[in-house]
Amino acid sequence: MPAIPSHVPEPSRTDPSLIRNFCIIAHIDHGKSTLADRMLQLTGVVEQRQMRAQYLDRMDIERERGITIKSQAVRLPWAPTHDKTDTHILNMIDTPGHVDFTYEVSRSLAACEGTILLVDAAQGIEAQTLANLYLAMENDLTIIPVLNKIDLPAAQPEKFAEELANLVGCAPDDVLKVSAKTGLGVDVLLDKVVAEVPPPVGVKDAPARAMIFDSVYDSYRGVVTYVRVIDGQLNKRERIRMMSTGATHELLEIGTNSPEMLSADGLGVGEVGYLITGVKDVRQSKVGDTVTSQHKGATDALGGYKDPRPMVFSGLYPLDGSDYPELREALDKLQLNDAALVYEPETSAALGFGFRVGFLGLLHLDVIRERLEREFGLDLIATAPNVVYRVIMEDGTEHTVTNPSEFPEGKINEVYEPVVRATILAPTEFIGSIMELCQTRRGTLLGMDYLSEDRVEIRYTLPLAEIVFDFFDQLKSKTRGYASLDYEPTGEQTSSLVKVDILLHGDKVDAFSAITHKDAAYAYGVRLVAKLRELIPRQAFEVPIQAAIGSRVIARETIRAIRKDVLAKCYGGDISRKRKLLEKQKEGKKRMKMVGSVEVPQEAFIAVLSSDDSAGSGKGKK
Ligand SMILES: Nc1nc2c(ncn2[C@@H]2O[C@H](COP(=O)(O)OP(=O)(O)OP(=O)(O)O)[C@@H](O)[C@H]2O)c(=O)[nH]1
Repeated sequence: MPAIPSHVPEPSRTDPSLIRNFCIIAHIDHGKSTLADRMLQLTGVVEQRQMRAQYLDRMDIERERGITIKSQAVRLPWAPTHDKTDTHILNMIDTPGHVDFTYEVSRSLAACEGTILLVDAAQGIEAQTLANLYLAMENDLTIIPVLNKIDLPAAQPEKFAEELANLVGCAPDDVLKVSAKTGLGVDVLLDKVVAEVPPPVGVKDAPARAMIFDSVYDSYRGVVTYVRVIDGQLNKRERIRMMSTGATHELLEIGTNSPEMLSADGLGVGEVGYLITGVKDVRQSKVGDTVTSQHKGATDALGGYKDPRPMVFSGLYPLDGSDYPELREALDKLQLNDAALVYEPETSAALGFGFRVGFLGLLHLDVIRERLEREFGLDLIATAPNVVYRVIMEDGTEHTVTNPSEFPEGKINEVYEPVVRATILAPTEFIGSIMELCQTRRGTLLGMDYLSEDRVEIRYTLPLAEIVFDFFDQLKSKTRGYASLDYEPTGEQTSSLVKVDILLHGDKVDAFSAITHKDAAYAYGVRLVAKLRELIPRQAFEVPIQAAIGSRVIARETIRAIRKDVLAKCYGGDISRKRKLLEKQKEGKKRMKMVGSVEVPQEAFIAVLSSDDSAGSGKGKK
């Protein structure tokens, strides 16, 4: 059981002046989870003995309950070391670390008054350090700069303290130096949180308003919603209303996490905790929404609520067509816990029945695909990810294209594609190769800043479609792994885009259609056609493989005819061996798909659609 000291004030009765709501932001692997663990330990909410086994324990519970309890929000009692009587309540709110989930990060930040900006003392500032810092600044948070891992021999605390100080605008001496691993300096850091993060301000007697900053599905309890109360109070058993949809629910349970759930009578101004209403679908309890009381509720919702918008689409098809109902069921299940996942049925002449699925970004795509394969045992073909295009025809009609094969034919006036603002951090020696890469990906240089003598920040506008494919891998290989990348969507631009179709024996293969820039169309066509020629076995007749824009063929290869005689090698008359070979051939045929009159092995689809040509790298933005 959590060791909650008896003098810790009861939830909902905590004086807001004793509350501090904060989060930790960091680049991946800079030590956020380790620091959080140390804080749990130091504040006594997790005992020393449990701590050692905690990582595994957590995994078990997570698996059992299908819920990530990796501390969406943890309530930590802390009496500053100089004043043991005044126990404060620190609410540590976890932020999803990835740009795909920027909107959710920004909601978590909006639930805090301050943030710890954690930087690895051996690595220095990275792209996500910056991205998260900017989000924190937009939310007007008090920023506490901290260098972690000072126990490492490779740490350069002086150098990076200066870099960090320049970035946030403080003196290098104000940068705290800690080791999350050994615990060194973590108590000083908690004191600093109490001293520097402002207490929450809200109107106690106003109608209740609480902001949802996270919402997870628990197979036992239904949706668990994490909120921060801004004004008023939410009480157990009252009816509450979700302000974006107007839906009302009974508040079955309300409480705090320390880190286990601890039910309470209610939550008051500035408090952070969880709600359970028995709903089964996270879309009924959306991140960013405002919760109020049904009776005498608030009329104005808190800061803008936004529906998540999918940025990247991919077709998901079961390898074995009979798995289609299972795929639908699996997607339904995943959607219970993922308000951003959208999908609709789709049919492909080449791949059969499947779904067109929309994702927030590449990482999201990778996570979902992996979960479908691992947790639901499905074998899938995923078509190359593509972005959403807006096509305006000469007659003024507009099409939204989420699947290249639906790109309209006819007279097109303009095509719009989404663009992102990318930030790349790297040692200065790589400036040349980074710029070269960005130029070939149709990038426009926005600016460049030196963070220190040997590190530079380069900003580009890039079409999203250009980073969906292997951009991050290229960047890493051109910078020997030293560059980090972050990006955010910034709108759209018109571009000269065309659809390239692939034809097998004169028949279009919809799964291979792609939208590319006019100048890249030829290269795409040549590459795909050559690859298919390697992958498709010879058939009984000659098979031309063509790449075409409209009716204009831009590349062609031919697979010569052959009659495959599997018995050719069996000179003797061993009939049973012959039979075996014929059966084997029949087996092989089952794994072929007929595309028009051509037999294409499954492997060809997989090889062309996944492997090196498609993104496949959720690592995308580390
Ligand atoms: N030597 C040393 N290693 C540390 C310290 N803090 C964290 N680490 C190690 O750094 C690695 C990354 O730490 P995490 O806490 O998982 O980092 P994170 O930022 O939470 O990473 P993600 O959850 O993957 O974003 C782990 O191997 C930690 O053991 C530290 O103070 N000193």
